[in-house]
Amino acid sequence: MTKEQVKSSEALSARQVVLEARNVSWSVRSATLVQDVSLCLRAGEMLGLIGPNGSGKSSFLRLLAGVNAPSAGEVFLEGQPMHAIPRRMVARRLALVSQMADTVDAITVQDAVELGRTPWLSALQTWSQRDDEIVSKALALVGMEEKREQYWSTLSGGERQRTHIARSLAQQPSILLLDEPTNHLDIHHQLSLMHLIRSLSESMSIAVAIHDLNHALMCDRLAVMYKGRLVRIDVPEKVLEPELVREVFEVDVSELTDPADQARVLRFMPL
Ligand SMILES: Nc1ncnc2c1ncn2[C@@H]1O[C@H](COP(=O)(O)OP(=O)(O)OP(=O)(O)O)[C@@H](O)[C@H]1O
Repeated sequence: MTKEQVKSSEALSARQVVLEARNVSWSVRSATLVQDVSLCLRAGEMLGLIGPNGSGKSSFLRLLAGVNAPSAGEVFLEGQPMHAIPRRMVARRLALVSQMADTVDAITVQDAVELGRTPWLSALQTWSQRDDEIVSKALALVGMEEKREQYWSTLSGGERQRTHIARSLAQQPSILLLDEPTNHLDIHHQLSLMHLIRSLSESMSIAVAIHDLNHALMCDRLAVMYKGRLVRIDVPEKVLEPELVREVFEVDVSELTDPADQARVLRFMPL
C-alpha cells in the first residue's frame, strides 16, 4: 500500500456524498444497538468501520444498506431518503455482503454469482452476453472462475465468502458495503481481497467492517464504533493512536516501520 493510493482527507471532502446516515439509531426491544450515528460516505472513498465485537458495526451496515429501517434518524442514498427508494433501485446502486451470508445448497458458484444480475433484468431486459461477461469478470476478480461449476454445499468457508463477493460485484453497484469480508480467508486471500477492495475504490464507494487493524490502515478514513456509538471518524493515523486503541479495544499498540518499504505496521499487546 503506497501513501498515494490512500486519498487525502482534503481530496475526499471535495467529493460528492453518496450515502449518508443522519442521526441514525436502531433499537431492538429495550436495547439501543446503534445510537445517534451520523456519517457520510463519499464517492470513491474506502471507509473502514472498526470497533470491538458487539459494538454495532454489522447493525449499522444493515441500516446503511436499507435492510433494516432506523428507529430514529434517516439514511440518504445519493441525497434521497432510503425508505422512499424501491428495493430494486437500491440494489442497482448498492450491494451488501453480509458476515454470515448463506444461500440455498442446490446451486453452483456460477448460479450464485448470476443472482447478482437480478436487479438489472426484467421482461424487457433479458439475460444477454454482456451479463455473461460481467459474471465471468466478477468470478475472475475473486479467483473463483475455476470453481464455477462446483455446488455451494461443497465449498469451503473462504470460497463461499469469495463467491458472495463475486455476486455483489456482478450486481455492479456504485456503493459496496462489506461486513468483515476477510472472515474465513487464508492469509493469501485476505491480502488479495483487501487489495482488490482498495483497487475497486477507484471506481466505487466502499464501507467495510474490519477487525484486523493492520488491514484497516489501507482505508482512506476509519469510523470507530463503540457501544453502538460513533466515537471517532478520521484518517487512520489519527484514529489508531494509543489512547483510543487502549480505551476502545483494551489493548496497547505500538507502531513499527518496515525497513523494507517504510510501511507502517501496528503491533498489539494485552494491557
Ligand atoms: N436482532 C437483534 N436482537 C437483539 N440483539 C441484537 C440483534 N442484532 C444484534 N444484536 C446485538 O447488538 C450488538 C451489536 O451487534 P453487531 O452484530 O451489530 O456488532 P458488531 O460490531 O458487528 O460485532 P462483531 O464484531 O462481533 O461482528 C450485539 O451485542 C448483538 O448481540
